[in-house]
Amino acid sequence: MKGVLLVNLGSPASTDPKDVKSYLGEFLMDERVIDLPYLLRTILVKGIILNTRPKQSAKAYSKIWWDEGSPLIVLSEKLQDKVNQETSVPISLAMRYGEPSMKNGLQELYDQGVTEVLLVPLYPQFAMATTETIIVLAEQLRDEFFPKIDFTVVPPFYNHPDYVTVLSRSIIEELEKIDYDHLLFSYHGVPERHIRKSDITNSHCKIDGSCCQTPSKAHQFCYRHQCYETTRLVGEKLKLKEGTFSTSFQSRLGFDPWLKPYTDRTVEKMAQEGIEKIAVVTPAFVSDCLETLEEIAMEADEIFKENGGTEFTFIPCINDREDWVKTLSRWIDEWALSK
Ligand SMILES: C=CC1=C(C)c2cc3[nH]c(cc4nc(cc5[nH]c(cc1n2)c(C)c5CCC(=O)O)C(CCC(=O)O)=C4C)c(C)c3C=C
Ligand SMILES: [Fe+2]
Repeated sequence: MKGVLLVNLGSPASTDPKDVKSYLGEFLMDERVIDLPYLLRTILVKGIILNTRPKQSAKAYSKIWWDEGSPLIVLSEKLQDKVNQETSVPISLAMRYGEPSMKNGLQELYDQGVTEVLLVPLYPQFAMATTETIIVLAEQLRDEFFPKIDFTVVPPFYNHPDYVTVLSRSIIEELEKIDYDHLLFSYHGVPERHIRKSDITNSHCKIDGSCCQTPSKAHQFCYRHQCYETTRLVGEKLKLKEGTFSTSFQSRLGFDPWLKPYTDRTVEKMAQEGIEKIAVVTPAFVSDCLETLEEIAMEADEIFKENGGTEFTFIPCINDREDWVKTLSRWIDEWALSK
């Protein structure tokens, strides 16, 4: 029997700094997120980051937390419920870190007789800190606990016409309500090193911009290329004028170089250069979360206005939009009917 495991990133159990600390501990000790040798990673995460960051992050989470819980989890549950109503295949939801865990999600499916699982990482673009770590954990869990389960993985859908259509619609619906000068596509950042590590050719990636435009099999695993492609395809679909939209990367952590341009500096510069009205969309995220509701809708808005900008519009993620639910359900049904 076939079943589906939707997997998102995860959130702390509550905004209590203790829960935030335990969530960040699991998340940041993942070798595909902070990719340092174990000893160094332990010193950095447990010796430094976990002593200061949980308090600061807990404050940020408190600003966006809903009565029902973490926006990311609540929105993922809504998506799961709606997809469940559209398809007859059993659908479980799991988080890569925290609860509901991937092990429980697989157990839930297995208890219903499922042995063929469609694994759906809820990330449009591939990154070793997101898609890859989900696949690796799924395989570890299979080897250890569910030897009868076979996986099919939904590939990154950054350029899938159905996804581009849904994302474009979600953007145009907001743009039609406002007057704006510039549309910024802000993606979660990753350290540049991650991009080089994922280069399967070991020679293509230059992080200088030009490589992402030159066709290469490296692009199958290149987060930067895939982000720029999503922007380009939406720009094409919405017939956006050259110069009225651009791409940036947010949420950097630590001192090593992350993908540039950085969103906070971009927003600041745009305001200083006289751009008065901007709209920001965050296509690395399927569900709204701390990084969209706090870092963009609150912090970036503040930076923009402090530097002379007048209107800042945050465009919500595709969340549980009906056309996204229908698209995901169709992908699932097509897989369920195959073979
Ligand atoms: C080295 C650190 C990090 C990498 C690499 C990274 C990549 C990455 N993350 C997401 C999606 C999300 N990240 C979120 C929160 C978050 N991310 C990091 C660090 C890295 N992310 C931290 C420390 C945090 C916690 C919050 C904080 O303290 O600032 C979230 C939000 C979760 C929520 O509960 O709302 C998401 C979603 C992607 C897509 C990505 C690589 C492409
Ligand atoms: Fe992150």
